Amino acid sequence: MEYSALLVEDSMSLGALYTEYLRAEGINVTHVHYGEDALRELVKWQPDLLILDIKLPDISGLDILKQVYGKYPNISTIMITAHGSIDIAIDAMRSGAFDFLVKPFDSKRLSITVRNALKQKHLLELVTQYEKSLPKGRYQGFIGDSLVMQSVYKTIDCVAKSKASVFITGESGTGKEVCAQAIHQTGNRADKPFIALNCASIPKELIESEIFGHCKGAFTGAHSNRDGAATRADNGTLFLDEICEMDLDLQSKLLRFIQTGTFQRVGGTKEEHVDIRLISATNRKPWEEVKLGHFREDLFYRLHVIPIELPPLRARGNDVLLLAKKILKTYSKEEGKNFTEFSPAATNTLLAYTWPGNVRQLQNVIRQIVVLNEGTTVEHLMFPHPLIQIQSSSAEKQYKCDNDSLIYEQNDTRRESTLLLNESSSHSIKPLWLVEKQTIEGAIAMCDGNIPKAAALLDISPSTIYRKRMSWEELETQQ
Ligand SMILES: Nc1ncnc2c1ncn2[C@@H]1O[C@H](COP(=O)(O)OP(=O)(O)OP(=O)(O)O)[C@@H](O)[C@H]1O
Repeated sequence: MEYSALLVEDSMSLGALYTEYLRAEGINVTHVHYGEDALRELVKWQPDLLILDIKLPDISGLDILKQVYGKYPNISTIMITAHGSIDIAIDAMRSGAFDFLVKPFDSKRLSITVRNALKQKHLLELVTQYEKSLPKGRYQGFIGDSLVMQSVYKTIDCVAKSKASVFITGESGTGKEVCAQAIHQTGNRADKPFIALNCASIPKELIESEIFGHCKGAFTGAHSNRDGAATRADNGTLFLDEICEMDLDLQSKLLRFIQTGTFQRVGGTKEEHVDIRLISATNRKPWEEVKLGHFREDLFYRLHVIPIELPPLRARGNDVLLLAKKILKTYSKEEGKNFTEFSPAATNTLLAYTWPGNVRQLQNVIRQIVVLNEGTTVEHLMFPHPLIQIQSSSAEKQYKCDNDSLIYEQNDTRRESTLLLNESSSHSIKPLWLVEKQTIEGAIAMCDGNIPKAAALLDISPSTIYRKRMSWEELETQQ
């Protein structure tokens, strides 16, 4: 590939000499004597290299550099300086120059600098190309364009068409089910069923029948034959969430099923065969569970063929803002509210908080804000308890927090809302899990106890409701 250079050097003889050096490197050179000429050329075309004398008769090389760096970031600039102006050359590097050459220099010195500049340019182009080849802010139900999530999308693309078992790990609420669905949707089983089963939410004595089905009379209450998830997922995908919660007995049956593709229904004798793609997930550390003897090692290796680790929300940089905006828009519409944006202080809060409950917690927090407040802009003071303690820089410490209330210090414009919060804090600010529980139980009651229907309206899976009910019981016994 032939590279091009624009050489800006007012001395006729030096210009001719450098041109010769550069041509010997196979570079196509255009030589101009004035800064104005250089700027005119740059409007017409952009070279790979700009070789720029700092001292020019009309404009300073530094000023040209500043304009070029802002407008044409792909141009690599090398400054030429006289011996006494090395400090200026160092300034130039701070302003974006790649390197500088001190006059007088020979062809070897120029050659090393030029080759290094071209090598770096080539690498930057490769990185840009790679970044462009990655899917962007939205991908199969995921929102987020952080590099860590791009690499998750890339892995999903690679594994989707294969039948290899995928094992998804990640903290609660990081989107493991979204990931399993994305694999299913991207693969060639997309038009076949996707069946998800949460191993933690189903009582131990029922889970075998939930996976493999049962025959009439197999146990009390088995009034008729029933297909299990394995049969319903035939030709499609079976997603076993919270797999580490499965008891050891059933783990051996699952292992046999994975090895042979065959199973027997509970109470049955006939071998049945299905063709499924298996995806499992856990928010535990699976290898720790193996070491503790809670999870069979042979099953671990069968399931853990392709691991995908979902990063926690706090490790996804600005993804939290993309997600928050989308969620705010959706919930505002659902609740008939007018919220459209987050204030700068609220934005800082979103970025500063650690989100232990990840995307699900973000959804709950925004739901709470939208339901309890009015307006178009979400302010820092609208956040619930743990978040409001974050002293965001934009909020400029206008308030201080103790455990029970917010005490207002200055700022009249915030006084009203702060006082409102102050007044109501002991009455209406409740732990997030309790607010969530009331919302979910309320929805179930409105749906006459129909959990799948309530789950659909709440936009969560029924298994999430079962799992949450168990965790509430634990929390209530701790109270
Ligand atoms: N990157 C994302 N973009 C958009 N929505 C997301 C993303 N990640 C998660 N969600 C949403 O967050 C909620 C929780 O996601 P999901 O149930 O997949 O998490 P999980 O890791 O399986 O949680 P758990 O371990 O508690 O079962 C869902 O409503 C899901 O749609």
